[in-house]
Amino acid sequence: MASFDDSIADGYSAAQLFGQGSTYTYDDVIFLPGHIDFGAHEVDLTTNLTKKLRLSTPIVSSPMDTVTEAEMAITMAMMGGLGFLHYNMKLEEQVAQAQKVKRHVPGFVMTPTVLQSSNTIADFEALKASRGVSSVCITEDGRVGSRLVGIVTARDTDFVNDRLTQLGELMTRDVETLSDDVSAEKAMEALKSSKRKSLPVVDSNGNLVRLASRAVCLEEARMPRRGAASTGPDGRLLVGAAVGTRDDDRRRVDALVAATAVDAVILDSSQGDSTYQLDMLAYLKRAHPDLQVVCGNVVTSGQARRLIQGGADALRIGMGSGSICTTQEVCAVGRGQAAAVWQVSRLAASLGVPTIADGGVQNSGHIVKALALGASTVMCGSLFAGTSEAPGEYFVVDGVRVKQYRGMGSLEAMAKGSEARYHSDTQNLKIAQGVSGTVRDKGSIRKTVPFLMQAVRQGFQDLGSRSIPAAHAALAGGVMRVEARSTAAQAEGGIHDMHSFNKVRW
Ligand SMILES: NC(=O)C1=CN([C@@H]2O[C@H](COP(=O)(O)OP(=O)(O)OC[C@H]3O[C@@H](n4cnc5c(N)ncnc54)[C@H](O)[C@@H]3O)[C@@H](O)[C@H]2O)C=CC1
Ligand SMILES: O=c1[nH]c(=O)c2[nH+]cn([C@@H]3O[C@H](COP(=O)(O)O)[C@@H](O)[C@H]3O)c2[nH]1
Ligand SMILES: [K+]
Repeated sequence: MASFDDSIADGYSAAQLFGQGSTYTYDDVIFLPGHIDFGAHEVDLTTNLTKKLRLSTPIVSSPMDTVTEAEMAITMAMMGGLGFLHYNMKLEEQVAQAQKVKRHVPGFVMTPTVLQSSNTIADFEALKASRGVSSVCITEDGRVGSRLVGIVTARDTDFVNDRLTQLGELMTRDVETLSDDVSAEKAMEALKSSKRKSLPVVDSNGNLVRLASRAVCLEEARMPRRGAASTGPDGRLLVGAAVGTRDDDRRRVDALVAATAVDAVILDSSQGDSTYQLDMLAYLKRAHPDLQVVCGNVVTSGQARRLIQGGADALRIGMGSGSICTTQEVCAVGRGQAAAVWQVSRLAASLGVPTIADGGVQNSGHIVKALALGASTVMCGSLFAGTSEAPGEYFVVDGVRVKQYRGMGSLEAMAKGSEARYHSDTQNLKIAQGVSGTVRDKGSIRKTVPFLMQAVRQGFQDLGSRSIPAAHAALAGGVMRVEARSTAAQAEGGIHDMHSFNKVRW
């Protein structure tokens, strides 16, 4: 029997792989398995988004106008991740969106359907048809926040022939309510014992503040298990916002901070290593020392070092890797995302700064690779575009239900609001660095995120890493082994030689 030559190791360390002159992205790289001595359910995905912010789920949504507004940010935080609001909107709108996230109380309907006593049965029926509600709260001025005077359900209106009858004549005035310190659990118990479909929550002055709803509770109970919600010390959901590096953007952050509406800001740029960003960072650290500032984007250790020295609390990595990005094609600058994540995270880790792998994430395997290569979280645009929480309405193209998804550097997105960022000082020649199109209806992220995270846990189990820091240590110590995949190996790793198949992910 020939003796085994130990000097030929399995695979390579990351330093060996990435030090060879090629730039690699996620699909080029494959990890070799480690040893399993724990269950996938034991994998702990808790991580740092920034120096000070911790998340139970290592995934955040991108600040793009077809991805993250309040509804996405609320749901991301409830899943244990976080959403960054885009800034293709006026300062006041961005503050209002952030406040909406901050006011959200999980487990309740925050904007219940409301009418006034003077509205008619016809108004109620129009709302039933358009919003699918079965009851409405009646308040003094027809808005949430004013005094609750009654409630109307179909049972009150079914047998009344005159559709112009005012709701004030029919409504139930003696309404069973909950006080505004009620927890979601207590509200659920109250719904069970009262057998009602919903119970209004009122403040000490009797003003309507939100609604406890049986449908919301049942939906919560049906959704897959998820990480602990991302909340601050005051119990409110965590949220971030993107801003630019112009003078106006200083006022934008001042307003967001004055409204205590955000926990972190992203300085949103394709090339973060600029005096513009360093000046903005210096201003923010001076004016708002408690605010967490994410800088970027970067793909090299040199860019990263300058921003960390300037005080960055996290770095966002990726240039041209996004699904809608044309930066590498237009500007010839960028880097393969796996190489960028590894090199920037290596430098950032040595200085105690977490990193966000941004762009190019198409599946759970890419998330495992980004985290194992050194990132603390991943940022996704395409993966969350087309979900029910993404902004915009669904429409049908060639029989397929889709939503719009577009790059923030696409001509359309620039036309909407980001023009100021693209004007060169002397000319106004706009160059697109992104495209605009559609993506399929992907359902709710309340399902996608827990399933993705379960797949990531299984990936970590295969690697033999119980946590993100453990994977980082194994990579840095050369214990975690990697190889580049040839084109044939990539084809082999995908589905092949099938006549037909149905790819159901979960
Ligand atoms: N991650 C990626 O690969 C890419 C992302 N994008 C996204 O597109 C959007 C726009 O990105 P960018 O064009 O990089 O935005 P940007 O705002 O950083 O840059 C736009 C232009 O304004 C200039 N500029 C910025 N601050 C300035 C100041 N204070 N004074 C004078 N000039 C200033 C920049 O140098 C640049 O020429 C962002 O949402 C970004 O995330 C765009 C391209 C690539
Ligand atoms: O070159 C670009 N032109 C653009 O117009 C553009 N818009 C967004 N981004 C970046 O892409 C990321 C989202 O990428 P994914 O869809 O792959 O998740 C985002 O998080 C951004 O980093 C852009 N890059
Ligand atoms: K791209």
